[in-house]
Amino acid sequence: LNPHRKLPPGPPPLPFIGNLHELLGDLPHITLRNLSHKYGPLIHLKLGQVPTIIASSPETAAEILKTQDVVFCSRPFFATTDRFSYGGLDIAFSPYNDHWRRIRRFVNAEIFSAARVQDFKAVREEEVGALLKTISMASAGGNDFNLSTMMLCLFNNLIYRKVFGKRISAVPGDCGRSQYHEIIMEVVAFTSEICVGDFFPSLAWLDGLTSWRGRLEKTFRAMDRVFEQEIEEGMKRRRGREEEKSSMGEDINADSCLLDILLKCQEEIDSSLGFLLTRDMIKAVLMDMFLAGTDPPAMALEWAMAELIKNPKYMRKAQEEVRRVVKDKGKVEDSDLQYLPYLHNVVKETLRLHPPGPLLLPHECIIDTKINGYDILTKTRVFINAWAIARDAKFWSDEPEAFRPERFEKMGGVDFKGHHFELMPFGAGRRICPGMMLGVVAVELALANVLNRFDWELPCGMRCEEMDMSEAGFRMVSHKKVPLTVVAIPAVVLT
Ligand code: HEM
Repeated sequence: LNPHRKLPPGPPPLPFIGNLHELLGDLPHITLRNLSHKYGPLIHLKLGQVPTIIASSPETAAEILKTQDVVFCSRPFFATTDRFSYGGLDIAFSPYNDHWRRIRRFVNAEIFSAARVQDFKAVREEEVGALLKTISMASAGGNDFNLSTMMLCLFNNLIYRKVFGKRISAVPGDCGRSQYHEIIMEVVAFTSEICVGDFFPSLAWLDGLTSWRGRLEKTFRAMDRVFEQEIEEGMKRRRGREEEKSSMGEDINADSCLLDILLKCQEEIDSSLGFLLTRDMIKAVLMDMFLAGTDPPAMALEWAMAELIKNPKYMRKAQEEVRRVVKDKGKVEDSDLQYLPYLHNVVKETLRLHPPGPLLLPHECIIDTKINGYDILTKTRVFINAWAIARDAKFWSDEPEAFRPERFEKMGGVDFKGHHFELMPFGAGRRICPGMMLGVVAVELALANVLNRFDWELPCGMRCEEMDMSEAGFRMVSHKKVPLTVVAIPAVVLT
């Protein structure tokens, strides 16, 4: 090691554990924000044996995600995400390499493009309709119910349809749970688990001595079995359609789900990918859709509703806007969203205060480099504290901790698309979330519809000031500690 290297500032490490003890207690993004107040916008920690930097200002984030994006756009190795990504064959946890570049280009075009998001319109509207029906049934007789679970079910159904072309909930038109919800949620929860080897690579063998590896394998296998079953069915379906096509001249890709598109690339050497997909690559991409595509938008919707219920003034304003646009149509459609600027600001403000990934996903530095004169070594882990940056009074001067959608009316188009480093709930640069548009449209559509159709109250005369808005303990995606239990009253929609 070069004795002249100059690392970013940070608290002094203890022998062996380094700075791991600093992260005990509060949520990591809160602890790291507090450390940045003391040591500055770029700090260095030794977490176990692993050098780690944390960026907590728009300027340092821009240096990492824009100026030196190519240097910092890899992902570190974690045992759990390595298993769930079939050894890094996916998009989200793959290191930066040729495989990632090709597959990311492919999914950008085939799954996440504006045209594909538009194609998904009918499914989105149908599933939001199922959510409304489920809420109506649950609230009959003035009962309270757990809205958080229903929102998660909505996104599980949406992603299941996007991926496999069918619903996951057993009952048609219902947004209730099925056995797969439990498996998906177990997998999602497992990605937040850490093991000894993640911080002490030389001691990774210790993980084999605990029950952890067995639990990981069991959870992975359960999801893998679902994929195997769906792939077999998908292949049968394709064969059936091929036969139909040859007899009727039908386009076999019409209304393809993601699985169909991937299976086509498994079979044809001249697929748009430019290489053949293996079965593990297919399963890794499917896994990403569930890991990245269900929890974050569901959490965004949950926090948006929680903030609006807590702030009745903004709830009324959003409802008035939606009801004015929808009039007596009864439901909000995709095409109405462009006329709902206040609702859009509600979603932006929610993502500012409650980014589902407060520290984004971890990045990794691929060559030695410098930031602000400090040395950053190859394989340093990198976290961007998007949560802290979006609450920093230096930029968000007007009550940064308060929920105020109006603030965006005076902010000259600051948005979350990866150009404004003060607000980046989807990240920025090469690794920016490819599902941003798909997620935001679904969140806005669901939110607009539940605001239009129902008025909302808290159960048992609870006052909005009494709502618990705290976050659950450490998870990759920020959850509300107390699920949102509410009463929905069918609204008399004024025309
Ligand atoms: C409100 C909704 C969502 C939020 C807030 C969100 C947020 C994020 C964030 C913070 C990242 C990491 C960016 C980084 O590392 O710098 C990410 C990555 C990713 N997201 Fe999303 N996401 C959302 C919805 C979705 C949806 C609906 C999908 C897919 C159906 C999706 C798929 C992905 C994938 C595949 C990646 C990995 C990208 C890569 O590493 O190249 N996301 N997302």
